[in-house]
Amino acid sequence: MADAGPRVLVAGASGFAGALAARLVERHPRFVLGPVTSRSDAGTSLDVLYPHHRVGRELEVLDLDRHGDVDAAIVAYPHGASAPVVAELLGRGVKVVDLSADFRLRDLAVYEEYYVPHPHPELLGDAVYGLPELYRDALRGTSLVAGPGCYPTAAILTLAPLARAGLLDDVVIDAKSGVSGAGRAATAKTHFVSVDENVSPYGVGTHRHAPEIDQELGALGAPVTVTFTPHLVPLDQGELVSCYVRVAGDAEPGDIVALYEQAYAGEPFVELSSRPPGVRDVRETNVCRIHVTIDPRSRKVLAFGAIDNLWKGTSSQAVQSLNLMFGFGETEGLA
Ligand SMILES: NC(=O)C1=CN([C@@H]2O[C@H](COP(=O)(O)OP(=O)(O)OC[C@H]3O[C@@H](n4cnc5c(N)ncnc54)[C@H](OP(=O)(O)O)[C@@H]3O)[C@@H](O)[C@H]2O)C=CC1
Ligand SMILES: CC(=O)N[C@@H](CCC(=O)OP(=O)(O)O)C(=O)O
Repeated sequence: MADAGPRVLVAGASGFAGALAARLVERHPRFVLGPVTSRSDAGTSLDVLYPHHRVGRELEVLDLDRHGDVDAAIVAYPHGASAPVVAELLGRGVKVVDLSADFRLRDLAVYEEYYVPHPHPELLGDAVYGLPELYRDALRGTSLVAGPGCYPTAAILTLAPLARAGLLDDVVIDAKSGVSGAGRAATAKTHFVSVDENVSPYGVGTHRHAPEIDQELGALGAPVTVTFTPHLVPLDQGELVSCYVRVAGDAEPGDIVALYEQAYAGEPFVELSSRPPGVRDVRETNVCRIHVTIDPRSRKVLAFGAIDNLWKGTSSQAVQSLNLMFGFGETEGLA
């Protein structure tokens, strides 16, 4: 916990992602937690909403004339609601990490096909995709970070070495997420009775994370169109992607493992595992744990990646980006 240092506003701190971001900033050795905001829970302490985070700070309604005098902001609003406040913060010289999808897709037409009319398309070109393992240098110099989606974080890290080597031919991503990925408000699909003792696919053929994954894997190598099917599983936190990839040529398991070892050597938050990971292996960490092998029968590459959707999938990854934006050690506050 720092006494002096860049002050960080957390907007949308009553939500799952914003509350965790507030906790991570509050415990950070360099940043100072600034205002934490919410509309419906204003006047309530974060400690009441999320006792396990142990952040005794009262939520306030965002008023940039009172709260805008900060060095940075993490904006944890839903897509569409985020862009206007991000634009205003940038105009005041505040560095922003936006957790929504508003600045992730570089192609406006793709954003508007999957989301809503974009409130600030002129800012799309300014944003850096907040996956430090791919964009470390660009993150150091930017004022606007687009926090990746949780499924894209896991899928892109799990497939990036193959994409960069030009090996992706046909890609199937079977993904599973805990329910916190859907945010704090329960719906008919996410309340206990629907989720408990159940596993169900959703967004089949239509999920908005598919074009985000295509965009980032395509930027590393040849254009790709992945088949992506998420499933909701009865967990609170945790996400696993199981990827089945037909690769060009005839690779051996040792070659593929060597490719991953080379790609992720020295990465503080990517662990390669000799066994398939489970979500508990990475619970409440900023780590993506990956296992890769070749199916001896089909000759497909099988690659598995596990993250905690609220941590590496959102809030701790946002702090990793903030560290880079301010020139701090990338692992500070996250070890
Ligand atoms: N949960 C996850 O695993 C991940 C989430 N994200 C993204 O992070 C963002 C936050 O997600 P999450 O915390 O799960 O969502 P929640 O629904 O839990 O929280 C949303 C927050 O935004 C506020 N909010 C809601 N609507 C508006 C609005 N129209 N204008 C301003 N504030 C609003 C809410 O408080 P109030 O309504 O009281 O103001 C609340 O603080 C989203 O964009 C989400 O897509 C990204 C990756 C993973
Ligand atoms: C379990 C669940 O519902 N997960 C969310 C993804 C969470 C995430 O990364 O959301 P954004 O792209 O909206 O930021 C979903 O599938 O819509």
